[in-house]
Amino acid sequence: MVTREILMQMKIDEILSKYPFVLTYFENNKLDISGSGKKTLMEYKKQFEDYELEEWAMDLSKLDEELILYMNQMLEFLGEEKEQGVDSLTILAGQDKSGNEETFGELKIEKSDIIAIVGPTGSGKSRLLADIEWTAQRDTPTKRGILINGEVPDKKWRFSSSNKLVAQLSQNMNFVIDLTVGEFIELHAKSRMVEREAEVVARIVEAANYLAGEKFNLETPVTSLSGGQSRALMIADTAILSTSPIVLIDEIENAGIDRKKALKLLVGEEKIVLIATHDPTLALMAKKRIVIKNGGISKIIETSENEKDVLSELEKMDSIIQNLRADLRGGNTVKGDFYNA
Ligand SMILES: Nc1ncnc2c1ncn2[C@@H]1O[C@H](COP(=O)(O)OP(=O)(O)OP(=O)(O)O)[C@@H](O)[C@H]1O
Repeated sequence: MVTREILMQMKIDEILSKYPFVLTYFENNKLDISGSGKKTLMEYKKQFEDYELEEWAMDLSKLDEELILYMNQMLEFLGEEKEQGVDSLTILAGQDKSGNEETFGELKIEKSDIIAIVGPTGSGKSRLLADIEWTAQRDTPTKRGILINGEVPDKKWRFSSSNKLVAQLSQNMNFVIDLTVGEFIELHAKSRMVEREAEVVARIVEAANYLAGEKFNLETPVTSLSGGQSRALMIADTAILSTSPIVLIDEIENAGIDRKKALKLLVGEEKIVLIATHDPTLALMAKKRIVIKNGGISKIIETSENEKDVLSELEKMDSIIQNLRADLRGGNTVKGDFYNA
């Protein structure tokens, strides 16, 4: 919550950098703050002559109160009022489909960790992601509990639409709206009220192009993006614009996207990433993997040094396949010795 004491000590530049939406307040009230960045609100108010205020029919004595009210309403609207940051997510053991207790006790996952969830089809991988999304409190079929920063999380995480704990990236992302890529990201940026909107939009497109094989730009209609390009756009958007500290991914499809770069991008933004996958490369990219059997977490395996070596071999194979794909797409013929290239 913003108080008068805090606000009065801050210079206008500091206020704007911490609460960018305040700029709209000044603009809406026709208050010119250009060149006043180094002034406190008090100093800013003092610069106006009485006749100016009279001319504008403005009561500056109310400015502080109104601004504080506006800021607190905005913070609540943006869901940042009670934001405390998420440093860890803890999964407390529940039970499998037969009612047998899970034996792992608890699993603590920290910021910037990538955790894979592996197991046969229908074993309960998506269920685990759903438990996290719902911040389960022994109230789902698995009877698991979820803690945030070691504590039972505030119910706001379940119901807040503006400050979601979890961002979900699903396999099928098809756009049906008639917007360009630029307009689409701009809409999202506006709803997040980010500062320097154009810069953020450009950064997202750049990141998305870095992830996707085929390039696109701000003018490309979202409906004409390929599956890989759409996924790349959503991942870049989630990494850069979403405030959700936890990202849940139900498998990133192989085609059309550099998955290693995608995970790096998300983790670079200090998110906790959990990914349900059948893919060995993705599973080994994770720090740990949760093995699900009959609806229960049967093992938690830390990726070993030996497995990391296997991962670099796998990555070489993946890159051979990527190059082959690009060659074939580009109409080239394939050389026999590609494996040693
Ligand atoms: N511990 C559990 N107790 C009761 N039901 C469970 C449990 N775990 C999973 N289930 C249920 O089992 C079904 C299959 O689980 P889920 O869809 O999570 O499997 P999955 O591993 O994601 O499968 P796929 O690989 O095909 O996507 C779901 O209906 C889910 O709710």
